[in-house]
Amino acid sequence: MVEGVSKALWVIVATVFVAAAAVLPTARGQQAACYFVFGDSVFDNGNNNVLNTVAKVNYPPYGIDYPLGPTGRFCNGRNIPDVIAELAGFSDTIPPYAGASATQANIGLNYASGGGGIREDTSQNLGERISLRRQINNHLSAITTAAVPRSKLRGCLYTISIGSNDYLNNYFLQPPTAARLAYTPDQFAKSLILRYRIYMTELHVLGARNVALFGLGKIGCTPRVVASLGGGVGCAEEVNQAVAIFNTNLKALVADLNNQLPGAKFTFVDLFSGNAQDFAAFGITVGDRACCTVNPGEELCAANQPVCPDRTKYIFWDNVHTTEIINAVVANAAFNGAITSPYSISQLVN
Ligand SMILES: CCCC(=O)Oc1ccc([N+](=O)[O-])cc1
Repeated sequence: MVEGVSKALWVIVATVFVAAAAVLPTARGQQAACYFVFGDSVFDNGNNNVLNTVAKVNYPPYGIDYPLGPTGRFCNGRNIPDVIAELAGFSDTIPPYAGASATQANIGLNYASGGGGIREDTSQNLGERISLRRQINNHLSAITTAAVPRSKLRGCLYTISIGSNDYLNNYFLQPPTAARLAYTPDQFAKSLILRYRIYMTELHVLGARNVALFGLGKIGCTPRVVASLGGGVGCAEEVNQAVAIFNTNLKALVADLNNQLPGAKFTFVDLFSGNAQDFAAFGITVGDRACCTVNPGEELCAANQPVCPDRTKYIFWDNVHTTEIINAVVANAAFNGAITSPYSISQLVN
């Protein structure tokens, strides 16, 4: 699954957690002082419900396997931060910033927004969204209002998954965007990382020390991109190659931040190196189509339409987002270190 990590290790990690299909509660209690989540739809758990956007999913069949039903998670069940919160011993999921009480900043908040990007102009085509810039502003506002001490914030966990939309809903959009016309893939990746560096430095000033930056997956293999740019079969290699450049630069940024920012423990989470075959051994065999019904040319599930009976066999829930079973495997592998470098998330919370 991962460069430098034996496939056997990945297989063991994944087997344990796929077999369990759920995360066992930790006996150790809450392992970090608080937990803050930033990102796009992969991490969003309801912030977009109150926005004027097509990127909102607070309707069935989203949440079909989640105890509270459709909450705004872009998934059938739990997303990656839900599973990480469980693994880190939090008794509850981290609530969305939208609608949360001020005191919740003492425990943790989720600022992620479907369609959100590193660039401000990303996902204009979708409507309202909260960029990474605005998510950090919201964090400043939340911790200031709740008067959370910097000393406490230094003991918290931060996870960030952002950048997919800068490719999906910007660089590879048709007709070509200003960014596409201005930059080669290499220049575009570097321009994104330049902004990412500024935002991470700001987050460090706000107390963040233990930060996991999720790299981008092979978005050229998502059903949406295969249909639009990949000729309907296989993967869109042009997209995967562009994303790979972003990941290489993000990994280098993590190393730089660890060298330059006092007390910083940043880690890179590799979502790219694996492939669909790695999951087949666990019965997750369907990787070329969505589990839910998606109308032609769209990416999200059609409301109240049929879904596949066995969600545990599918990689993709809709045409862009993964199923709960994949989220659980990824979260466990990130927590245990099978897909992270240089720290596992468990090392960030201890
Ligand atoms: C990995 C994708 C991150 C994300 O925010 O993806 C989205 C892509 C498209 C839509 N939409 O069309 O509504 C929403 C989210």
